[in-house]
Amino acid sequence: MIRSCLKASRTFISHCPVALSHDAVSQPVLVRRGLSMGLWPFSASPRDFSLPNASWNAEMRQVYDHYTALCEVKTEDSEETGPWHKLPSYNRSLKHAAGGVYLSKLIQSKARLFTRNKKEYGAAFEYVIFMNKQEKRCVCAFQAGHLLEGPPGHVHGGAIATMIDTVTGTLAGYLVGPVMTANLNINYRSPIPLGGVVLIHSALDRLEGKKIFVNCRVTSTDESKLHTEATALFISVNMGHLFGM
Ligand SMILES: CCCCCCCCCCCCCC(=O)SCCNC(=O)CCNC(=O)[C@H](O)C(C)(C)COP(=O)(O)OP(=O)(O)OC[C@H]1O[C@@H](n2cnc3c(N)ncnc32)[C@H](O)[C@@H]1OP(=O)(O)O
Repeated sequence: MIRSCLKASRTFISHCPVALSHDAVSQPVLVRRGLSMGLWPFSASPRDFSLPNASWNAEMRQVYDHYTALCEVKTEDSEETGPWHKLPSYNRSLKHAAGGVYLSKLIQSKARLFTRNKKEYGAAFEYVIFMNKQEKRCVCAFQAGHLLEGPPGHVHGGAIATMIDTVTGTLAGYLVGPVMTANLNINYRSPIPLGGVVLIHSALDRLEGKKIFVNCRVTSTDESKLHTEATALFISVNMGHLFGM
């Protein structure tokens, strides 16, 4: 079933008159027929969960502004490329990948990305990832919401592990394509206060065939305090493996 759906989706993409981009996926018919979206009363744009919202505190905004200023800027006239690139973040990435809108209906249609499954702003995982492809590293600003409590007033170790897996996995996936976590080693050095903002730094250590070794450090935003250290191993997989085939 899934195999034939993947095939159908590939066929669909190859016959599609426009490349399926985020916009094209979310607004396919109207965009292809050249109609103005201004007349359409419904917004079909996917929500980018990594954009600033009212729950972000000043420190989170400050980090966001700092890295945004270092990002590539493209205008109609010129293209200035900064070393950093802000990644968008959706609650079902499959839906917004080329042809994935159909797959996302067939495969666990109610599934949502673990870290993006709360609609309430600020309750759980608020984060944004900035990628530096040249240096094969990324930085994530993470503000931990009140639903992530472990020890009283502090962030649950499992929530920290989730964010480390997410950030290191995003880096590995960005650099080499689809991956799965094979191993995660974490040392918790000092607790993270709930509501606080930390930076999650991740960098590629080395590539060995299908194996991607990545390191990670969770620090205060001024980097003076180390909260957590980790190493992770990811394995390159084909799309079939991701879908359990
Ligand atoms: C595209 C969607 C984008 C989404 C964006 C949202 C961002 C969110 C990001 C969230 C990210 C969240 C991500 C998640 O949460 S992923 C979910 C959690 N992870 C899993 O469920 C993975 C389950 N395991 C497997 O599927 C397989 O075992 C994998 C794929 C990992 C390996 O497969 P397989 O077993 O068939 O491997 P191989 O035989 O080809 O071996 C290859 C090499 O690897 C070495 N090896 C293997 N395992 C280990 C190990 N444990 N320690 C040390 N080494 C290991 C092995 O010795 C060999 O080495 P060598 O002999 O070549 O030297």
